[in-house]
Amino acid sequence: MSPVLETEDLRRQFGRLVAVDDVTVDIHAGEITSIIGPNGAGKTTFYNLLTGRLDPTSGTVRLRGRDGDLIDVTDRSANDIANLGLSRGFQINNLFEGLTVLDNVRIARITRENRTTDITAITSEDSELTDGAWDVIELVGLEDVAETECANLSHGDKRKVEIALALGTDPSVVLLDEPTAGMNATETRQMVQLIGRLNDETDTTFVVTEHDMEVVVGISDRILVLDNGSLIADGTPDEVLSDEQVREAYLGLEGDEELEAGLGTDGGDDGGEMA
Ligand SMILES: Nc1ncnc2c1ncn2[C@@H]1O[C@H](COP(=O)(O)OP(=O)(O)OP(=O)(O)O)[C@@H](O)[C@H]1O
Repeated sequence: MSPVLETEDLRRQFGRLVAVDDVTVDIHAGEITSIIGPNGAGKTTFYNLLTGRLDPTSGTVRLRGRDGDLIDVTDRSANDIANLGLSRGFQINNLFEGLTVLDNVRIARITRENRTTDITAITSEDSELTDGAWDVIELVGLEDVAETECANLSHGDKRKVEIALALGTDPSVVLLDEPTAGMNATETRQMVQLIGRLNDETDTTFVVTEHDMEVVVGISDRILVLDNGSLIADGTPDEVLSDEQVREAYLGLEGDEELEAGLGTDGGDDGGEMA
């Protein structure tokens, strides 16, 4: 399986605290990879290193560019890395609440075309821009609320818009931060199905952090486990969840105890959370 994103001995210290400790990993093209670990394990710091929001203390990040070559992006800016095809799910608080879903996605398309100074295009009759935005809206299943102002959307639909904005930039890799956080059981199930469908129907590779273990198991081709900044496990859900170190460190299980005891049963805020 070819890597679309890889790190080599990636390290980030804050003073003497090692938040990410020489992590070497490759993310396979077309897969859904979850990164899990308890609070403070280094997940956010790792994401910030991948997206160029933080500089590493040492080590390397490489991203497969649109021309197929692996590019060293370690010292590139966050904008450069986004333009090369790595998109981080926009956070809900980054939505333009007073604009419709369609206009928000049109803005994402504008940034994709590197027309960030051409924000006036949002009020124009640019049919190519609008058609591209509609394609994304249909892909994510937001047609019914396309003309709704984001402020009036349900929490679940706002999280879908975040994904639509990320996809709007035509990325090769999308990083999602806890895509089911704050969702009820029905919304959680729909989000898991949506990410799986998007992964099937597009070439997009997804990297997801998630605390809900039922979601992680349901969604992932592969799971990476961070603990104190170190990568302690890397494998399929079955492999990772039967790993003694993972079971003891996070699931609080020993020996033959049932795996299900460490998993949530309703996708909600229960014992299935890692942290
Ligand atoms: N800017 C910073 N300055 C100092 N220490 C930091 C900074 N950012 C993170 N840390 C520390 O680095 C470690 C890893 O934090 P990080 O936020 O990456 O973990 P996390 O796995 O994302 O945790 P959570 O699940 O709670 O979001 C923690 O000990 C944290 O306190």
